[in-house]
Amino acid sequence: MKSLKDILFGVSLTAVSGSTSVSVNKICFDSRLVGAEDVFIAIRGTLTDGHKYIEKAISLGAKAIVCEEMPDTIVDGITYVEVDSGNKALAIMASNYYDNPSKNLKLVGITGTNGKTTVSSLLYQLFKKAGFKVGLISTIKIMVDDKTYKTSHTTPDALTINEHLHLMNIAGVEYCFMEVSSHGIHQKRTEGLVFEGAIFTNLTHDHLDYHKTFAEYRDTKKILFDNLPKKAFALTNIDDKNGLVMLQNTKARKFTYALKSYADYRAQILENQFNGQLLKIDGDEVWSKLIGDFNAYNMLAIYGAAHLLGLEKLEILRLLSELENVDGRFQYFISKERITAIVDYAHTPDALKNVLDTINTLRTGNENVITVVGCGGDRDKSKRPVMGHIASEMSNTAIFTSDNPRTEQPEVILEEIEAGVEPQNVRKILTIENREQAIKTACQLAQSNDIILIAGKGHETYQEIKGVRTDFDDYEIVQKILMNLNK
Ligand SMILES: CC(=O)N[C@H]1[C@@H](OP(=O)(O)OP(=O)(O)OC[C@H]2O[C@@H](n3ccc(=O)[nH]c3=O)[C@H](O)[C@@H]2O)O[C@H](CO)[C@@H](O)[C@@H]1O[C@H](C)C(=O)N[C@@H](C)C(=O)N[C@H](CCC(=O)O)C(=O)O
Ligand SMILES: Nc1ncnc2c1ncn2[C@@H]1O[C@H](COP(=O)(O)OP(=O)(O)OP(=O)(O)O)[C@@H](O)[C@H]1O
Repeated sequence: MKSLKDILFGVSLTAVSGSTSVSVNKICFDSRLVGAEDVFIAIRGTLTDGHKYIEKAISLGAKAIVCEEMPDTIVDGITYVEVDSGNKALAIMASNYYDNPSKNLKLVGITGTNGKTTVSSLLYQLFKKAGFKVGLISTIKIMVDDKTYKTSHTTPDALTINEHLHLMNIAGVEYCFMEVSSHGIHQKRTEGLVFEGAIFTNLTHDHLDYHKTFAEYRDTKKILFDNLPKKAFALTNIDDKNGLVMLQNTKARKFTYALKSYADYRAQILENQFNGQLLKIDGDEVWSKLIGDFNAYNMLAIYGAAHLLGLEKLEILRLLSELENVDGRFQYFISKERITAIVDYAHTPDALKNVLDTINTLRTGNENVITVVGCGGDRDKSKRPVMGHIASEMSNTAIFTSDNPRTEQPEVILEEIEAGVEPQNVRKILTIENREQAIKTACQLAQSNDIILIAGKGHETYQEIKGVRTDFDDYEIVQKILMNLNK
């Protein structure tokens, strides 16, 4: 049990009814999970309003309620606390409840449209290899040093974040690398966390269903930098036109990285091959197993961050060359017929273009590129025709298929993707709704030396259709089909 007064420390209260000098069991923001003596926080969400469930929470045993508006009926013996923002209160209370765990380790936030998982996962790998106890909060998984936890978000809710940071404290973790999504910032999931540094990778088209305008999306990302403390570092990619915008109002120490512009950390790509690339970072050559210009940026961000966190430059370079690719990011398989299948999580126009650019620069002859791609349902619709355009323009054949249609009609999503195809590319496209069938067709069409790109789902091991998730793993499926192919 914890004192409600202590948990509320730092939360700005606009009204109180009842006593805050009570003890509560745990914090809950979903009435369905409330237990005896909990404090329930009512959050105004995108689908419903937590204020509707206050009575339900009390009937299940809640002893205290935190809300943005006092309910009409006040129940005797229950403490009600009114706050400006339920989301902000949740984050500060979660941090207090777990004894402010972000203060006991070095927390680095990574934000940007693409590259968050790659940069955070590789920083985790690098610091592990350097001998530290490390934590990771990413789209793929949460790691408390060597222990893996499942996750359903890029940036989880504030309770989940602080609970895992607390576990990291117990395990003696010194550094934690955490993806910070724009949804996470907007919903204040990271409010109250003490960051040692923040990294900005890039900003392109995504999530315009949620943020409405690109400026709003950019300004949301910028909040991570605006809120950094003075002693923290802010490291941004200034080849991206928003790299300097992120630094505009921060109090933190400012650092930049770039391949093209003048910056604190600079790199050059000397050689690019299928199995790796040779980079020159700060004057020294280093071999990276991860290929493509975008990974040169990722390696440079990792180099800069590791240096700012105190590692020696030469040690960082040695460790960079040992880093392994992240699951579902340019993960490839070469069949006995020498057909190459690449599974990549590219699910934004920019990421798709980058991966196809990389594949095209690696082509040595007249091998064909066959792209299998779709777009998720219930998410930013405006990127669908753009991705249709890129896939059909940059591949010899583009097969449009389902990604995770979620609750949308798959055929409607496919029509929206097709709408971006220019008349001269129409003959290059096929539409096959069933993803396994689409992958199979790509394998049947491919000849020796051809390259198949399966984009959009990367590491995911399920497909969500009409709200139901079934097992589905792009890499496993393409590998099986190619191994059983009789050409
Ligand atoms: C749009 C969005 O981000 N929604 C998130 C939000 O839920 P919401 O606002 O829809 O909540 P709601 O369903 O309206 O409910 C409002 C409140 O009432 C409560 N409630 C509801 C029903 C009930 O019976 N009782 C009850 O108390 C809910 O627990 C909630 O506190 O808050 C929830 C709790 O933190 C999140 O799980 C949920 O993420 C949904 C599932 C989601 O899909 N989010 C995605 C878009 C997301 O966050 N993605 C980003 C970025 C990924 C990327 O970069 O690609 C991420 O960080 O993962
Ligand atoms: N620095 C980068 N710039 C542009 N594209 C990148 C970069 N790094 C990775 N990508 C591409 O974007 C895809 C997604 O990469 P990654 O998972 O690291 O991004 P993310 O920001 O974590 O995305 P999400 O938040 O949706 O999980 C990769 O599979 C690759 O195609």
